[in-house]
Amino acid sequence: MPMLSDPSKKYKPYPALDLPDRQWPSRRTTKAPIWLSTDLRDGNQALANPMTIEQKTLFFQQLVKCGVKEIEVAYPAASDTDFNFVRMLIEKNLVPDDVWLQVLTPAREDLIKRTIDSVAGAKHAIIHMYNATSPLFRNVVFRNSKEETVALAVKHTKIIRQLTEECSAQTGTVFKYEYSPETFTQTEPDFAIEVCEAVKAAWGKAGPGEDRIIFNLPATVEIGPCNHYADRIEHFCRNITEREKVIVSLHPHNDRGTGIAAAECGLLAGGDRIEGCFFGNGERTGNVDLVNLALNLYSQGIPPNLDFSDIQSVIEVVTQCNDLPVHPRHPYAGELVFTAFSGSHQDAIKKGFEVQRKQHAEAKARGENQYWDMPYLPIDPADLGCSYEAVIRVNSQSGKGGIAYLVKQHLGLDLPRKMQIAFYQVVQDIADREAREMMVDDIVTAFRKTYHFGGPSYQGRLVLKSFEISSEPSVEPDTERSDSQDERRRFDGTILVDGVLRVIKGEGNGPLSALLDGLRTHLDIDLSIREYSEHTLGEGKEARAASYVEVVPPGEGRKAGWWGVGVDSDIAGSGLRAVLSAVNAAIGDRPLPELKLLVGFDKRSSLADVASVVLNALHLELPKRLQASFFEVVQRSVGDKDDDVRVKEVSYDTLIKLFRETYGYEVAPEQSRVSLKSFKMEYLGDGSDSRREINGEIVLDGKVRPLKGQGNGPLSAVLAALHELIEGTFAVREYSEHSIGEGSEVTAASYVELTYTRDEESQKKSAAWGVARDTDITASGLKAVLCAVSKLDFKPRSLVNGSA
Ligand SMILES: CC(=O)SCCNC(=O)CCNC(=O)[C@H](O)C(C)(C)COP(=O)(O)OP(=O)(O)OC[C@H]1O[C@@H](n2cnc3c(N)ncnc32)[C@H](O)[C@@H]1OP(=O)(O)O
Ligand SMILES: CC(C)C(=O)C(=O)O
Repeated sequence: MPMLSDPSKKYKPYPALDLPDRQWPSRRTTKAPIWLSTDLRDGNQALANPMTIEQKTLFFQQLVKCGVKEIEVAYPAASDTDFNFVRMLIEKNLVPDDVWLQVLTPAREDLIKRTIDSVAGAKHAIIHMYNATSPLFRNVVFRNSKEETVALAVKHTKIIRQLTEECSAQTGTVFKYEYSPETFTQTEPDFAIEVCEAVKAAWGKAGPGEDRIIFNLPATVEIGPCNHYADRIEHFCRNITEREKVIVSLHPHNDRGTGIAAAECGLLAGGDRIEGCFFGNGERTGNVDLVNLALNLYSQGIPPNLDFSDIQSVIEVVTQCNDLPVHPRHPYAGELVFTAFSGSHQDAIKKGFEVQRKQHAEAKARGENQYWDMPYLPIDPADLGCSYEAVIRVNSQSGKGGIAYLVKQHLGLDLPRKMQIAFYQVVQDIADREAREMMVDDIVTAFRKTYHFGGPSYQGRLVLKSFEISSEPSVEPDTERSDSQDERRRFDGTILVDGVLRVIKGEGNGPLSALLDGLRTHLDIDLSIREYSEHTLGEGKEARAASYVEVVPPGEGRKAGWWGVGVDSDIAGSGLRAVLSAVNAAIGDRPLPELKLLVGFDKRSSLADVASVVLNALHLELPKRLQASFFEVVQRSVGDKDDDVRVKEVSYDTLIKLFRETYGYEVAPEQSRVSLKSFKMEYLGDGSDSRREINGEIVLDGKVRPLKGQGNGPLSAVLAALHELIEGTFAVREYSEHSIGEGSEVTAASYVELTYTRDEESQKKSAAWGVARDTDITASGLKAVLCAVSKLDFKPRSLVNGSA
């Protein structure tokens, strides 16, 4: 049958109450009501499969945990399960002393008796009796007159009074009485009051405070809007006598979807107590949702006296016991209620968090309240034990703000606005292409891939391995600013380029432009910086710097450049990494010039290229002066061999052979004038100074000679020992070392430049470099010294009686 064009022929409007001087609309709620959970009764009776005793027990314990103090646990006359559950709670002592068990009974003597039997021995119990009072029920269900309806309620109230008194005398149970004129909202207002007055009189014991009788006024079926319910409640509260002896309880159902509104307006109208179910389970469209009501109060700064700090575990228990889901859009509890997919919501939330963080810090410093004031989020998800992770989720409706928020949440990176726009485009493309929600992991992975950020799996073609930034005064001092001398920065570093280590050198006004200069010179990558920003990441000792860079080809009015990000404990390091991140994006898969050694007069590979070859072949990171020294050696060797050739390609093998020969690196001991045979290095004194003594043997010009000397450290000790064997003076001009490899494979490489003054009178000095490697760092240093000595034209002291 289709819907009617004139529904007034079938449906009557709700009977409105004429209450022109109603007060409730201008009142405000300032405190929480008494809560009664009827999950285990009204909720349970609405389930296809009512709960088992185990489920009821679990649910009961959860209600107690949340702080509910009055719990309607059963309709004991309905089934053995209900009756036995109540007995079990009492006999197993599962009811905390401050919790009241409530049980429901119709106005039928046999069922009342069983109901009271069920709670005998409980510390506190509320007997709740109901009979429907509306004309429809009087006429159709009970076929009763008004008088008979009143008589039914009065008679059974008296029975309850008598039986509860007997039970109290026997078991000590303290009872309260609750009466419900069922179908209250459809009952004539004055008749509902008449029945309740008669019940109060029949009960005869209503008093103030703890002795109040509870009149529960149900919207058994929600037939009108919330103002209808509120008017009915205000009318009842104003007209019931001895109001101070009455708790007015509200029991809204949700047939029109306005159960929450009815309950809230009913509270304004005078209600003291609310009966409902968690997440709104209950007959038909459900009972009013207590979680929703409580959190509405909470969001107004009113303590609800219910605790949902771990709302997820409450949801789990309730859904498991009811075998019904909580809708994803359910207020406060649904999985999507703290989630924004749309761009403008995300943008506002992101900005809200940023501003609020600052405002809270300021308010905290002033000792003031830190108010929650957040676009689109009425309460803080964290208060319910929900993380912020789900607050922003990304699909094709999302904007840059939301994506930037997730990057901030998960990587701690506060992207500059233009970079947000750039990355948004990346994510949008994926979301559009794949037509699906982008999960946090998708976004984080896309970010890492795009900016080559976050470890070896995401590394780009260019990877910073090591660097040194040095300053030197500018050759052209800034004449405008004569008070300050400009400083130029030099970048000396090692960069892995397509898997090959390259030594890169460059100069600029700052570290980043020096790096870009190096990339231009060595790799033919011509880019400059258009935008740069940085911030700290973390606090205290753990603090690191995050840098963001946009690079563009020079001189081009290109709209969008390439962005990069870098994080490092060192601010220069983070900037350099950011530049390489952007450069990686800019070069894409364009081929880069290979490392080729062209040495000669016209076109020459640089000193850095030569150092790169040594680094790749031998893992030696030559100190800068040694790089220069070896480069000269290489140039000389090309010239020496073939003066006609102006530019010559030198093979890597030739170059490495030349290096080994020049510095005696890893050559057989018999090919050196001096080599180490054995040694022992000992600390002298009490260990508070670094003085050492070396004892050992060397082979000097083919003869084994004792090595014995003392010094402030291992090197000066060995030099002292050498001075006993060789005429003249050795001194260390430069020394450095570094490790090669990792873990148990690690070895030490040492570099020494020695000067030698053979003849003190002429003061003629010569110098030589020695390079060595050993698993022991002291041995590697000593060997480097002996390598350097071997290269010098020294004169051994003559042997006297077989010793020096
Ligand atoms: C709005 C509410 O939620 S009210 C609570 C509703 N909850 C339940 O009904 C769940 C538990 N109920 C039950 O298990 C059963 O209905 C029982 C055990 C209470 C009673 O079962 P039965 O004796 O078989 O009766 P039945 O279920 O058919 O109830 C209808 C009878 O009770 C009467 N009745 C209904 N409500 C009441 C009441 N509040 N007080 C007195 N009698 C009542 C009806 O007039 C009818 O009487 P009739 O048989 O003389 O015509
Ligand atoms: C028993 C009463 C209070 C009831 O559940 C209702 O009217 O909805």
